[in-house]
Amino acid sequence: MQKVLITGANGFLGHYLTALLVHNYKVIATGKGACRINLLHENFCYESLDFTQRDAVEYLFQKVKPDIVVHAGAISQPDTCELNKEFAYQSNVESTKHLLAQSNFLKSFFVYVSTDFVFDGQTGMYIEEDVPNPVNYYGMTKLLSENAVQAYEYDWSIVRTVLVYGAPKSGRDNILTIVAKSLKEGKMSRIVNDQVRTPTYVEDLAGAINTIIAKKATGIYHISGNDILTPYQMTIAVAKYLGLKESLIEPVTANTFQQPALRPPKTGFRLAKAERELGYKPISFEEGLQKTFREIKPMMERI
Ligand SMILES: NC(=O)C1=CN([C@@H]2O[C@H](COP(=O)(O)OP(=O)(O)OC[C@H]3O[C@@H](n4cnc5c(N)ncnc54)[C@H](OP(=O)(O)O)[C@@H]3O)[C@@H](O)[C@H]2O)C=CC1
Ligand SMILES: Cc1cn([C@H]2C[C@H](O)[C@@H](COP(=O)(O)OP(=O)(O)O[C@H]3O[C@@H](C)C(=O)[C@@H](O)[C@H]3O)O2)c(=O)[nH]c1=O
Repeated sequence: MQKVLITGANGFLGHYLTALLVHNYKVIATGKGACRINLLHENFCYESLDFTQRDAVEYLFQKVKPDIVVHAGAISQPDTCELNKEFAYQSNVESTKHLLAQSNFLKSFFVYVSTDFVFDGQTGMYIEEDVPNPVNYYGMTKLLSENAVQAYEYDWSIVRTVLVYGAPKSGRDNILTIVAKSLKEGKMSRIVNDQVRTPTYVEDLAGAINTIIAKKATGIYHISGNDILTPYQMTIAVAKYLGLKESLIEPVTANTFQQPALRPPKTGFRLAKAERELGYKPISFEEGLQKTFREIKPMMERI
Protein backbone atom coordinates (compact mmCIF):
# COMPACT_ATOMS: atom_id res chain seq x y z
CA MET A 1 0.00 0.00 0.00
CA GLN A 2 1.43 3.42 -0.98
CA LYS A 3 2.36 5.90 1.75
CA VAL A 4 1.02 9.47 1.72
CA LEU A 5 2.56 12.15 3.93
CA ILE A 6 0.16 15.04 4.58
CA THR A 7 1.29 18.38 6.03
CA GLY A 8 -1.24 20.61 7.79
CA ALA A 9 -3.19 17.52 8.85
CA ASN A 10 -4.43 19.26 12.02
CA GLY A 11 -5.92 21.97 9.78
CA PHE A 12 -9.39 22.45 8.33
CA LEU A 13 -8.67 20.68 4.99
CA GLY A 14 -6.04 18.37 6.51
CA HIS A 15 -8.52 16.71 8.84
CA TYR A 16 -10.93 15.84 6.01
CA LEU A 17 -8.13 14.80 3.67
CA THR A 18 -6.63 12.43 6.25
CA ALA A 19 -10.02 10.81 6.96
CA LEU A 20 -10.53 10.22 3.22
CA LEU A 21 -7.07 9.01 2.19
CA VAL A 22 -6.79 6.35 4.91
CA HIS A 23 -9.23 4.20 2.90
CA ASN A 24 -6.67 3.66 0.14
CA TYR A 25 -3.27 4.64 1.53
CA LYS A 26 -1.04 4.45 4.56
CA VAL A 27 -1.35 8.03 5.79
CA ILE A 28 1.39 9.77 7.77
CA ALA A 29 -0.46 12.83 9.04
CA THR A 30 1.83 15.63 10.23
CA GLY A 31 1.34 18.87 12.11
CA LYS A 32 2.99 21.16 14.61
CA GLY A 33 2.90 19.66 18.07
CA ALA A 34 0.29 17.15 19.21
CA CYS A 35 -2.19 15.35 16.98
CA ARG A 36 -5.61 17.04 16.91
CA ILE A 37 -7.22 14.56 14.55
CA ASN A 38 -10.00 12.48 16.03
CA LEU A 39 -9.47 9.37 13.92
CA LEU A 40 -8.78 5.70 14.63
CA HIS A 41 -7.72 3.69 11.59
CA GLU A 42 -5.11 1.02 10.92
CA ASN A 43 -3.75 3.08 8.00
CA PHE A 44 -3.42 6.25 10.06
CA CYS A 45 -0.41 7.46 12.02
CA TYR A 46 0.64 10.91 13.20
CA GLU A 47 4.06 12.50 13.32
CA SER A 48 4.80 15.92 14.78
CA LEU A 49 6.61 18.02 12.16
CA ASP A 50 7.45 21.69 11.95
CA PHE A 51 8.16 21.89 8.23
CA THR A 52 10.18 25.07 8.60
CA GLN A 53 12.87 22.90 10.23
CA ARG A 54 14.94 21.42 7.39
CA ASP A 55 16.56 18.72 9.58
CA ALA A 56 13.18 17.62 10.94
CA VAL A 57 11.85 17.27 7.41
CA GLU A 58 14.94 15.27 6.37
CA TYR A 59 14.68 12.98 9.40
CA LEU A 60 10.97 12.26 8.86
CA PHE A 61 11.35 11.60 5.15
CA GLN A 62 14.20 9.16 5.78
CA LYS A 63 12.04 7.46 8.41
CA VAL A 64 8.76 7.14 6.47
CA LYS A 65 9.89 7.37 2.81
CA PRO A 66 6.52 8.66 1.45
CA ASP A 67 5.51 7.78 -2.12
CA ILE A 68 3.18 10.79 -2.19
CA VAL A 69 3.37 14.16 -0.39
CA VAL A 70 0.35 16.46 0.00
CA HIS A 71 1.53 19.83 1.24
CA ALA A 72 -1.60 21.40 2.72
CA GLY A 73 0.13 23.13 5.62
CA ALA A 74 0.56 26.89 5.56
CA ILE A 75 -0.06 30.10 7.42
CA SER A 76 -3.47 30.40 5.78
CA GLN A 77 -4.55 33.74 7.27
CA PRO A 78 -3.76 36.51 4.77
CA ASP A 79 -3.74 39.20 7.45
CA THR A 80 -1.23 37.25 9.58
CA CYS A 81 1.01 36.90 6.51
CA GLU A 82 0.74 40.62 5.71
CA LEU A 83 1.80 41.58 9.24
CA ASN A 84 4.50 38.89 9.66
CA LYS A 85 6.22 38.62 6.29
CA GLU A 86 9.40 36.78 7.38
CA PHE A 87 7.36 34.27 9.38
CA ALA A 88 5.01 33.82 6.42
CA TYR A 89 7.93 33.34 4.02
CA GLN A 90 9.57 30.69 6.23
CA SER A 91 6.25 28.90 6.78
CA ASN A 92 4.84 29.09 3.26
CA VAL A 93 7.87 29.16 0.95
CA GLU A 94 10.99 27.77 2.66
CA SER A 95 8.92 24.87 3.99
CA THR A 96 7.90 23.89 0.48
CA LYS A 97 11.54 23.94 -0.61
CA HIS A 98 12.52 21.66 2.31
CA LEU A 99 9.73 19.22 1.43
CA LEU A 100 10.61 19.25 -2.29
CA ALA A 101 14.29 18.65 -1.56
CA GLN A 102 13.48 15.50 0.43
CA SER A 103 10.82 14.39 -2.06
CA ASN A 104 13.49 14.63 -4.75
CA PHE A 105 15.51 11.79 -3.19
CA LEU A 106 12.42 9.55 -3.20
CA LYS A 107 10.91 10.77 -6.49
CA SER A 108 7.66 11.25 -4.55
CA PHE A 109 4.53 12.58 -6.28
CA PHE A 110 4.21 16.11 -4.87
CA VAL A 111 0.75 17.67 -4.51
CA TYR A 112 0.63 21.33 -3.44
CA VAL A 113 -2.52 23.06 -2.19
CA SER A 114 -2.66 26.64 -3.44
CA THR A 115 -5.17 29.47 -3.70
CA ASP A 116 -7.19 31.89 -5.85
CA PHE A 117 -5.22 34.60 -4.08
CA VAL A 118 -2.37 34.12 -6.57
CA PHE A 119 -4.60 36.22 -8.89
CA ASP A 120 -5.26 39.96 -8.66
CA GLY A 121 -9.05 39.59 -8.85
CA GLN A 122 -9.53 42.12 -11.66
CA THR A 123 -11.37 39.75 -13.99
CA GLY A 124 -12.46 36.73 -11.94
CA MET A 125 -13.44 33.24 -13.14
CA TYR A 126 -9.86 32.18 -13.77
CA ILE A 127 -8.58 29.19 -15.73
CA GLU A 128 -5.30 27.39 -15.00
CA GLU A 129 -3.43 29.20 -17.80
CA ASP A 130 -4.23 32.71 -16.50
CA VAL A 131 -1.24 34.72 -15.32
CA PRO A 132 -0.97 35.08 -11.53
CA ASN A 133 -0.52 38.55 -10.01
CA PRO A 134 -1.04 38.41 -6.22
CA VAL A 135 -2.24 41.54 -4.37
CA ASN A 136 -1.24 40.45 -0.86
CA TYR A 137 1.74 38.77 0.75
CA TYR A 138 -0.11 35.55 1.46
CA GLY A 139 -0.84 35.21 -2.25
CA MET A 140 2.80 36.03 -3.05
CA THR A 141 4.07 33.28 -0.72
CA LYS A 142 1.71 30.76 -2.32
CA LEU A 143 2.86 31.78 -5.82
CA LEU A 144 6.54 31.54 -4.87
CA SER A 145 5.78 28.07 -3.55
CA GLU A 146 4.00 27.16 -6.79
CA ASN A 147 7.09 28.24 -8.73
CA ALA A 148 9.28 25.98 -6.60
CA VAL A 149 6.86 23.09 -7.18
CA GLN A 150 6.87 23.65 -10.94
CA ALA A 151 10.68 23.37 -10.92
CA TYR A 152 10.44 19.95 -9.21
CA GLU A 153 12.02 17.27 -11.42
CA TYR A 154 9.46 14.54 -10.75
CA ASP A 155 5.65 14.38 -10.84
CA TRP A 156 3.83 17.30 -9.25
CA SER A 157 0.33 18.75 -9.10
CA ILE A 158 -0.84 22.16 -7.91
CA VAL A 159 -4.43 22.30 -6.63
CA ARG A 160 -5.72 25.85 -6.38
CA THR A 161 -8.94 26.37 -4.43
CA VAL A 162 -11.24 29.19 -3.26
CA LEU A 163 -12.84 30.10 0.10
CA VAL A 164 -13.20 26.62 1.59
CA TYR A 165 -16.22 26.04 3.82
CA GLY A 166 -17.72 23.18 5.83
CA ALA A 167 -17.91 21.96 9.42
CA PRO A 168 -14.42 22.65 10.87
CA LYS A 169 -13.13 19.58 12.76
CA SER A 170 -9.92 21.47 13.63
CA GLY A 171 -7.84 24.28 12.14
CA ARG A 172 -9.21 27.51 10.74
CA ASP A 173 -12.85 28.56 10.85
CA ASN A 174 -14.71 29.83 7.79
CA ILE A 175 -17.03 32.74 7.11
CA LEU A 176 -20.18 30.57 7.10
CA THR A 177 -19.67 29.11 10.56
CA ILE A 178 -18.31 32.39 11.95
CA VAL A 179 -21.43 34.28 10.87
CA ALA A 180 -23.75 31.41 11.89
CA LYS A 181 -22.48 31.73 15.46
CA SER A 182 -22.95 35.54 15.42
CA LEU A 183 -26.49 35.17 14.06
CA LYS A 184 -27.33 32.62 16.75
CA GLU A 185 -26.05 35.05 19.40
CA GLY A 186 -28.11 37.87 17.89
CA LYS A 187 -24.99 39.85 16.97
CA MET A 188 -24.57 42.09 13.91
CA SER A 189 -22.13 41.09 11.15
CA ARG A 190 -20.71 43.44 8.51
CA ILE A 191 -20.11 41.35 5.37
CA VAL A 192 -18.56 42.50 2.10
CA ASN A 193 -20.85 42.50 -0.90
CA ASP A 194 -18.36 43.61 -3.55
CA GLN A 195 -16.07 40.60 -3.59
CA VAL A 196 -16.91 37.58 -5.77
CA ARG A 197 -15.93 34.01 -4.99
CA THR A 198 -16.80 30.44 -6.01
CA PRO A 199 -16.80 28.91 -2.51
CA THR A 200 -15.54 25.34 -2.18
CA TYR A 201 -17.10 22.64 -0.02
CA VAL A 202 -14.23 21.01 1.91
CA GLU A 203 -15.17 17.43 1.00
CA ASP A 204 -15.23 18.31 -2.71
CA LEU A 205 -11.68 19.62 -2.36
CA ALA A 206 -10.52 16.55 -0.45
CA GLY A 207 -12.20 14.33 -3.04
CA ALA A 208 -10.47 16.12 -5.91
CA ILE A 209 -7.06 15.67 -4.25
CA ASN A 210 -7.87 11.98 -3.75
CA THR A 211 -8.66 11.68 -7.47
CA ILE A 212 -5.49 13.52 -8.46
CA ILE A 213 -3.44 11.07 -6.37
CA ALA A 214 -5.29 8.03 -7.74
CA LYS A 215 -4.84 9.19 -11.34
CA LYS A 216 -1.39 10.68 -10.67
CA ALA A 217 -2.76 13.71 -12.51
CA THR A 218 0.06 16.24 -12.98
CA GLY A 219 -0.09 19.99 -13.61
CA ILE A 220 -2.28 22.79 -12.25
CA TYR A 221 -5.96 22.21 -11.39
CA HIS A 222 -8.58 24.73 -10.35
CA ILE A 223 -10.89 23.12 -7.81
CA SER A 224 -13.84 25.06 -6.35
CA GLY A 225 -17.63 25.18 -6.32
CA ASN A 226 -19.61 26.25 -9.37
CA ASP A 227 -21.79 28.85 -7.68
CA ILE A 228 -20.65 32.48 -7.98
CA LEU A 229 -21.45 34.43 -4.80
CA THR A 230 -20.36 37.41 -2.74
CA PRO A 231 -19.60 36.75 0.95
CA TYR A 232 -22.78 38.73 1.74
CA GLN A 233 -24.89 36.44 -0.46
CA MET A 234 -23.27 33.40 1.19
CA THR A 235 -24.10 34.61 4.70
CA ILE A 236 -27.68 35.62 3.79
CA ALA A 237 -28.11 32.04 2.52
CA VAL A 238 -26.85 30.84 5.93
CA ALA A 239 -29.39 33.04 7.76
CA LYS A 240 -32.22 31.79 5.49
CA TYR A 241 -31.15 28.15 5.93
CA LEU A 242 -30.96 28.46 9.72
CA GLY A 243 -34.13 30.57 9.96
CA LEU A 244 -32.20 33.40 11.65
CA LYS A 245 -32.49 37.17 11.22
CA GLU A 246 -31.09 38.37 7.89
CA SER A 247 -31.29 41.92 9.24
CA LEU A 248 -28.33 41.09 11.49
CA ILE A 249 -26.14 40.99 8.37
CA GLU A 250 -25.12 44.40 7.05
CA PRO A 251 -23.68 44.56 3.51
CA VAL A 252 -20.50 46.64 3.31
CA THR A 253 -17.93 47.37 0.63
CA ALA A 254 -14.40 45.99 0.92
CA ASN A 255 -12.91 49.45 1.38
CA THR A 256 -14.96 50.03 4.52
CA PHE A 257 -14.03 46.58 5.82
CA GLN A 258 -10.47 47.36 6.80
CA GLN A 259 -8.27 44.26 6.69
CA PRO A 260 -4.42 44.47 6.78
CA ALA A 261 -4.19 42.39 3.58
CA LEU A 262 -5.89 43.50 0.40
CA ARG A 263 -8.29 40.90 -1.00
CA PRO A 264 -8.55 40.30 -4.77
CA PRO A 265 -12.05 41.63 -5.57
CA LYS A 266 -13.26 39.02 -8.06
CA THR A 267 -11.78 35.53 -8.05
CA GLY A 268 -13.60 32.27 -8.68
CA PHE A 269 -12.57 29.49 -11.05
CA ARG A 270 -13.71 27.93 -14.31
CA LEU A 271 -13.68 24.17 -13.75
CA ALA A 272 -13.59 22.78 -17.31
CA LYS A 273 -10.12 21.21 -16.98
CA ALA A 274 -10.93 19.47 -13.66
CA GLU A 275 -14.29 18.31 -15.02
CA ARG A 276 -12.65 16.95 -18.18
CA GLU A 277 -9.54 15.37 -16.71
CA LEU A 278 -10.67 14.40 -13.20
CA GLY A 279 -14.42 13.93 -13.65
CA TYR A 280 -14.77 16.63 -10.96
CA LYS A 281 -18.39 17.52 -10.09
CA PRO A 282 -18.76 19.79 -7.02
CA ILE A 283 -21.99 19.91 -5.04
CA SER A 284 -24.08 23.10 -5.12
CA PHE A 285 -23.64 25.80 -2.48
CA GLU A 286 -27.13 24.94 -1.19
CA GLU A 287 -26.13 21.30 -0.71
CA GLY A 288 -22.86 22.41 0.88
CA LEU A 289 -24.79 24.54 3.36
CA GLN A 290 -27.00 21.57 4.27
CA LYS A 291 -23.98 19.31 4.81
CA THR A 292 -22.14 21.97 6.82
CA PHE A 293 -24.95 22.75 9.23
CA ARG A 294 -26.20 19.18 9.54
CA GLU A 295 -22.72 18.37 10.86
CA ILE A 296 -22.55 21.25 13.33
CA LYS A 297 -26.24 21.32 14.35
CA PRO A 298 -25.45 19.95 17.86
CA MET A 299 -22.84 22.69 18.39
CA MET A 300 -25.21 25.37 17.11
CA GLU A 301 -27.91 24.22 19.54
CA ARG A 302 -25.51 24.70 22.44
CA ILE A 303 -25.03 28.40 21.59
N1 LIG B 1 -9.33 27.72 3.84
C1 LIG B 1 -9.43 28.32 2.68
O1 LIG B 1 -10.39 29.06 2.40
C2 LIG B 1 -8.36 28.14 1.65
C3 LIG B 1 -7.19 27.43 1.94
N2 LIG B 1 -6.23 27.32 0.96
C4 LIG B 1 -5.00 26.56 1.24
O2 LIG B 1 -5.38 25.26 1.68
C5 LIG B 1 -4.44 24.76 2.62
C6 LIG B 1 -5.17 24.28 3.86
O3 LIG B 1 -5.84 25.37 4.40
P1 LIG B 1 -6.76 25.20 5.72
O4 LIG B 1 -6.81 23.78 6.12
O5 LIG B 1 -8.01 25.94 5.49
O6 LIG B 1 -5.88 26.04 6.77
P2 LIG B 1 -5.57 25.76 8.30
O7 LIG B 1 -4.96 27.03 8.80
O8 LIG B 1 -6.76 25.21 8.98
O9 LIG B 1 -4.46 24.61 8.24
C7 LIG B 1 -3.12 24.91 7.99
C8 LIG B 1 -2.31 23.97 8.86
O10 LIG B 1 -0.92 24.18 8.59
C9 LIG B 1 -0.26 24.02 9.84
N3 LIG B 1 1.06 24.69 9.87
C10 LIG B 1 1.32 26.01 9.77
N4 LIG B 1 2.64 26.21 9.91
C11 LIG B 1 3.22 24.99 10.12
C12 LIG B 1 4.54 24.55 10.33
N5 LIG B 1 5.57 25.41 10.38
N6 LIG B 1 4.77 23.23 10.49
C13 LIG B 1 3.73 22.34 10.47
N7 LIG B 1 2.44 22.69 10.27
C14 LIG B 1 2.20 24.02 10.10
C15 LIG B 1 -1.19 24.65 10.86
O11 LIG B 1 -0.83 24.17 12.13
P3 LIG B 1 -1.55 24.70 13.46
O12 LIG B 1 -2.96 24.19 13.39
O13 LIG B 1 -0.77 24.09 14.56
O14 LIG B 1 -1.46 26.21 13.39
C16 LIG B 1 -2.54 24.21 10.36
O15 LIG B 1 -2.98 23.03 10.98
C17 LIG B 1 -3.45 25.90 2.88
O16 LIG B 1 -2.28 25.67 2.13
C18 LIG B 1 -4.17 27.14 2.35
O17 LIG B 1 -3.25 28.10 1.87
C19 LIG B 1 -6.39 27.84 -0.29
C20 LIG B 1 -7.53 28.53 -0.60
C21 LIG B 1 -8.60 28.72 0.34
C1 LIG C 1 -14.84 37.46 9.04
C2 LIG C 1 -15.41 38.32 7.93
C3 LIG C 1 -15.04 38.13 6.63
N1 LIG C 1 -15.57 38.91 5.66
C4 LIG C 1 -15.22 38.70 4.26
C5 LIG C 1 -13.74 38.84 4.00
C6 LIG C 1 -13.47 37.83 2.93
O1 LIG C 1 -13.59 38.45 1.67
C7 LIG C 1 -14.59 36.81 3.05
C8 LIG C 1 -14.10 35.46 3.61
O2 LIG C 1 -13.70 35.66 4.95
P1 LIG C 1 -12.28 35.10 5.41
O3 LIG C 1 -11.84 35.76 6.65
O4 LIG C 1 -12.28 33.63 5.30
O5 LIG C 1 -11.45 35.74 4.26
P2 LIG C 1 -10.05 35.40 3.69
O6 LIG C 1 -9.02 35.33 4.75
O7 LIG C 1 -9.89 36.40 2.62
O8 LIG C 1 -10.17 33.91 3.07
C9 LIG C 1 -9.10 33.46 2.30
O9 LIG C 1 -8.45 32.41 2.99
C10 LIG C 1 -7.28 32.04 2.34
C11 LIG C 1 -6.71 30.82 3.03
C12 LIG C 1 -7.45 31.78 0.89
O10 LIG C 1 -6.61 31.09 0.29
C13 LIG C 1 -8.53 32.50 0.13
O11 LIG C 1 -9.05 31.63 -0.89
C14 LIG C 1 -9.66 32.96 1.01
O12 LIG C 1 -10.54 31.89 1.30
O13 LIG C 1 -15.57 37.36 3.92
C15 LIG C 1 -16.48 39.93 5.94
O14 LIG C 1 -16.96 40.62 5.02
N2 LIG C 1 -16.85 40.15 7.23
C16 LIG C 1 -16.34 39.37 8.25
O15 LIG C 1 -16.71 39.61 9.42
